[in-house]
Amino acid sequence: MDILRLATAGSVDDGKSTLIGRLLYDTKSVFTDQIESVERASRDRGDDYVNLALLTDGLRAEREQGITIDVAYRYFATPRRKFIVADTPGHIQYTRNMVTGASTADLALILVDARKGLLEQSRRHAFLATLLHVPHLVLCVNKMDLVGYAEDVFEAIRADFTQFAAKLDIGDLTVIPVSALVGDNIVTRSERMDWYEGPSLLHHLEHVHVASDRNLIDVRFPVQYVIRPQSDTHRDYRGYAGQVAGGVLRAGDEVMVLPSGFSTTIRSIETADGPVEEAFPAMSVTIRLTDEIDVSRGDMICRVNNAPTVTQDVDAMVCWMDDAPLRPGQKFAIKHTTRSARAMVKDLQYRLDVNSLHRDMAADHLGLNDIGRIRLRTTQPLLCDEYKRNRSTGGFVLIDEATNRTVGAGMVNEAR
Ligand SMILES: Nc1nc2c(ncn2[C@@H]2O[C@H](COP(=O)(O)OP(=O)(O)OP(=O)(O)O)[C@@H](O)[C@H]2O)c(=O)[nH]1
Repeated sequence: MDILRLATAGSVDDGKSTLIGRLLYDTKSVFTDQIESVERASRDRGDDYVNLALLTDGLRAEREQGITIDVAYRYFATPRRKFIVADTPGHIQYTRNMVTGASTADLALILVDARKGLLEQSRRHAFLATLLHVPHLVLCVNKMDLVGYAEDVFEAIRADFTQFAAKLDIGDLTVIPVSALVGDNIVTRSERMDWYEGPSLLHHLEHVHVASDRNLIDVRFPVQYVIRPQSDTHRDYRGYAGQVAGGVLRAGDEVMVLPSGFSTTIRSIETADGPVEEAFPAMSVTIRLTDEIDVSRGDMICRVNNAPTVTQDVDAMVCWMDDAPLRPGQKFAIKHTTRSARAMVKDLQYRLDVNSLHRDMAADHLGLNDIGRIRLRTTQPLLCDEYKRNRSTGGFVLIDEATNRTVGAGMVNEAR
């Protein structure tokens, strides 16, 4: 079945947990015992309604603290689609969690409180979603019940957002007035907002077209494992396992292996369920080649006339995720597709103010949650594409070698 990955974002108390709880509840994706325990917990807290946020804030510690603290994944399904929701918290210091949640999302759902309008956070989230090239963006103007379901309140927020969005490169934007608590325009269209003519949130999520968002043109297959069984019966077997990062691969296709540059043809494509005719993103397959050429982990199979850039110089946007700042001259481990290398920060070109989109060219470091443009020099060539062309082969992470922590998430701007 078709899967939609969505990432939610909003400021604290805009109602993300309630909205997700509502989706789970109304699509009957929760078990009766969970509902009963939420009803009990709501009564214990003195709430006079079923507190749907409790459903979402699954962890007891979170409930007690009252704020969501990490990316949590929720699953629900309707007869049309399966949904995986990355629920990211609204606190300002959690930009890195939003980056983590949204980097693989098909759709970003940004919530604003109708009473408060667009806050700095909403702009930041919209900007991050565009930076991460999330193909679809939905702005939910929540708590419409608290503004009397007024059209002008909604229209003002929509106009404000559309104006900001014009500065960004947003592929597809949908704005929906909702009340997560009451359930207006979440699963069914609300009768209390007859001025609104668009779809309910769930209808939009079920129908938004995502199949063509993946890059089906540039064949990219980063080799993750070389399979060579040692037993006598399989002595000649050699397969290359990995996940398709772009394009469509078929048996018989002429391909090239990078960085060696040797070309050959695909003999067969195998999966855990047997051989297949073709493989496309994000299938995990084993590819067998006609000729015995030397292929190792970290190599890339592509088409002869359509190769990624092989480079040790990378120009990228990076979202900094560590308390210790990034400064030019520092060295990190870099992970890019199935390749690992070391990288030195050659320079910091600018720090980006995510609210004004102003570029600070004088910046000498990036602090926690800052976003900036950097140049890296790697010890091994990377086989990369521009992030906007391919999120898999254009994305990387930087790791502090001393602590083994992921300190930055990068997106290749230009690979030369
Ligand atoms: N009246 C009204 N209240 C709402 C609505 N949606 C959420 N709320 C209330 O707003 C408060 C915050 O909602 P949450 O869902 O916990 O907010 P959140 O954005 O998930 O907050 P964090 O997870 O802590 O970041 C709760 O008291 C909700 O009951 C709505 O549509 N109408």
